[in-house]
Amino acid sequence: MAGNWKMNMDHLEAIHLVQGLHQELTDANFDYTKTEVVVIPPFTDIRSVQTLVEGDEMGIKYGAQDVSVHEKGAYTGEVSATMLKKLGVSYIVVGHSERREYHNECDKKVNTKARVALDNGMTPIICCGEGLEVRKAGEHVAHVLKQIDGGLEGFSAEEVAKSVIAYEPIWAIGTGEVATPEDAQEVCAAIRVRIGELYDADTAAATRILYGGSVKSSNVADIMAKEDVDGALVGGASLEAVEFSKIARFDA
Ligand SMILES: O=C[C@H](O)COP(=O)(O)O
Repeated sequence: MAGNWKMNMDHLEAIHLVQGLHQELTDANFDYTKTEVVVIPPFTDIRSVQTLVEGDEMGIKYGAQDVSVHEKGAYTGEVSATMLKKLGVSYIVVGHSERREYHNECDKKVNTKARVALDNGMTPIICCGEGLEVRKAGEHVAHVLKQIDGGLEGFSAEEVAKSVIAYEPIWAIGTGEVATPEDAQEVCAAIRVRIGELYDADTAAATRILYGGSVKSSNVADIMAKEDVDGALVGGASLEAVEFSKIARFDA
């Protein structure tokens, strides 16, 4: 269960939120061996989150929302994978629809960023998803599979099995409009089948596939009940400790 904070929460608010989340999960005797809980704050919060999580030996993991394709050097405004690794980051979101839309990130760039994450010992959360027009035209599965083919290009089976895929229909992001559990299952299953075709059945089974798009505590259980949905990438509802802890305890 990953909470993508997007451009919300300064570092002081981040400390408050992570402490609150930890408290809620501890009170509920949360089993981190069963469900991984990941917070994905803005870059400016990561050092504070690291200090807190490591200092209090919390079971919570944390990630970054983006990474540079460059190793180091004159790239003003960029943050490298080695910098993130040094901060104990476990996951890096790549190819979020907001990066694709506002920063013109194409499948090739998403693929390079996922490669950079893997090469530096972190797990990419590779996002894919269709807009409303594509969905209305009934081309959503083909659209997403093209993103998957491009995003995974050049990866070994072992690297794919280590990666996370997040299916996020753009029309359901931040809109309150949730894809039905059946919609989520249809595309997540198609992604798994494609990984099986590109690699093998074991790799397809091992790859974690998340659904994202207006996930809340009230709808998470139905979504998680679907066979090919292994978790959720949560935006707005991850900004509140009680709500996100309920989402993480979807089966409680
Ligand atoms: O990365 C998270 C997704 O974009 C979903 O955001 P949302 O839960 O606010 O719809």
